[in-house]
Amino acid sequence: MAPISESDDHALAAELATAAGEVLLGIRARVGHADGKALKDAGDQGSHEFLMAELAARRPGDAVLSEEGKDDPVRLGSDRVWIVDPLDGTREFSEEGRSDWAVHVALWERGRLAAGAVALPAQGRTLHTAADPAGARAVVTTGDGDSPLRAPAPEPGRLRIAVSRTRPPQFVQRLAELLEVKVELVPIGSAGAKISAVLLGDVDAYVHAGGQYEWDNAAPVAVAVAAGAHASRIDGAEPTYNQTDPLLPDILVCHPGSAPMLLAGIRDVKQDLPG
Ligand SMILES: Nc1ncnc2c1ncn2[C@@H]1O[C@H](COP(=O)(O)O)[C@@H](OP(=O)(O)O)[C@H]1O
Ligand SMILES: [Mg+2]
Repeated sequence: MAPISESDDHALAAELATAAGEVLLGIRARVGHADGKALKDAGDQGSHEFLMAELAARRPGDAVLSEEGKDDPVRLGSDRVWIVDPLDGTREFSEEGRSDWAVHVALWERGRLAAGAVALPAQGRTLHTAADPAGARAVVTTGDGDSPLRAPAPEPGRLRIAVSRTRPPQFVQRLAELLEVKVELVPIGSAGAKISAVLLGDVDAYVHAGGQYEWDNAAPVAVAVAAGAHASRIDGAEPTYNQTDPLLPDILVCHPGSAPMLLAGIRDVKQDLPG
């Protein structure tokens, strides 16, 4: 990646997420898959330490909220907070051959997400926000360069919904039956990999409920919004970040044209079945 201007937070997010991904690929190659726990721990820690050191050097005045760090309350009085998940999809990272794991780097600034990057190291690409006169745009960077990223519309009559492999929402099967389109549930690891799959057109929506934290969805939501996607809580509310309690348990990302149908369907199934 080209050297960046010190003031370009979009480029810094992309650079750091991509570089942390390279750290993780190195750890995966060195530690191997024989001891899954050792690999997960090495990945979480190695990527966290890399990102903390880089952010301290490159943005010394900013606060950081990392899944792997001790939560420092100083972030609650800070204008700028980097919200990072050094390794999202830790389980999938430890499984040989899987590419559904990610590095998330987001910047929250005075009440809103200002930049974000989701690196998919085993897929060789990073989805990220980029500076634009009309606000942020979204870009996917690969070894071949940059391409613009816009959330595609689903094919009429069908909807592929990405869900957690291990903790799908309780209501999602009922939702699939209730919607008046042909629904396919697609289990994928990592919130970042699932939201990237929506933006790349591999699936049409991501529905999650039952538990998640700000670091799991801040960077993917920043990219999704810049790519023109709908991103909200499952009741339609805007997700808010840098809260005292970083629990952010549910999220919906899809093409804006699918949002009314999905929000209405979720509302209907949740009346019968909480969770
Ligand atoms: N019910 C739940 N409670 C807490 N965290 C959850 C959760 N369901 C998913 N997550 C977190 O959301 C991320 C994506 O999950 P999944 O792959 O199941 O979709 C994972 O992050 P980590 O891998 O960083 O721990 C996972 O821990
Ligand atoms: Mg995570």
